[in-house]
Amino acid sequence: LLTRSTRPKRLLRAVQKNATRGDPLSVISAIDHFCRHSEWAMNVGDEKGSILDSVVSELNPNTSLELGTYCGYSTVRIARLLPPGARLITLEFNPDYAAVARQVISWAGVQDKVELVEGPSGDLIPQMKERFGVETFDFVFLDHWKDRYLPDTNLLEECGLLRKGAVLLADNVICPGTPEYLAYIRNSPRYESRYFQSHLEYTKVEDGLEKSVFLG
Ligand SMILES: Nc1ncnc2c1ncn2[C@@H]1O[C@H](Cn2cc(CNC(=O)c3cc([N+](=O)[O-])cc(O)c3O)nn2)[C@@H](O)[C@H]1O
Ligand SMILES: [Mg+2]
Repeated sequence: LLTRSTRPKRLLRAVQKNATRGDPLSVISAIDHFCRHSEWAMNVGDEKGSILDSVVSELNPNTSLELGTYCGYSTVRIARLLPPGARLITLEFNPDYAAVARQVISWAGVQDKVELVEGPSGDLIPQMKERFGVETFDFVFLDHWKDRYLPDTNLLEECGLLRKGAVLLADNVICPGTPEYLAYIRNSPRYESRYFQSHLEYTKVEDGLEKSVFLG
């Protein structure tokens, strides 16, 4: 049976061809080059990616969660900045994307910091304490289906998975947009939010990241 080439598989081939094993920065730039010059893909990208980097570097999170792994681009961006012993759990619904992401993550050499779990976030979040031994998250990156941002944030609250001072960083709050999530998080007395204006990855269209600190 001919295995159909998909965009994530072509992206992975570009990484294996152009990036150096064990060098996360070369993996990041190989994906950005592929998305700029070959095929656009919905990675957070280099412009919003540098905002992501600064939030992670400032926070130095011990336990992080990513919703929506896709090809592992932001997984690598986050994991490369984590201190020794810190860990990132990333949730991915689509097994084909997960298979590609695992290879991108190991090509970058950050697999020891990353736990990729396949399944829908709505089912997996309530399992974080018992099954994954998580106490609370210090950092959460939301980049999955836009209508899951709010229900998953409520789930994280209800499951007691956010510590006082935990940071939520949400991609695409303008494009494609996450209106219900924005309305909730900007009006809730339990969060202190700030919008970082940027552009939709690899384009001139406006987009941005919403950074929200959980106040407890
Ligand atoms: N509830 C979920 N649980 C686990 N994984 C999920 C869930 N929802 C989506 N995913 C996974 O996220 C990955 C990537 N993904 C993200 C989205 C939603 N994001 C976008 O649609 C998007 C769209 C644009 N865009 O259209 O310009 C730009 C972006 O930066 C985006 O994140 N859909 N699939 C996919 O592999 C999917 O299986
Ligand atoms: Mg996104």
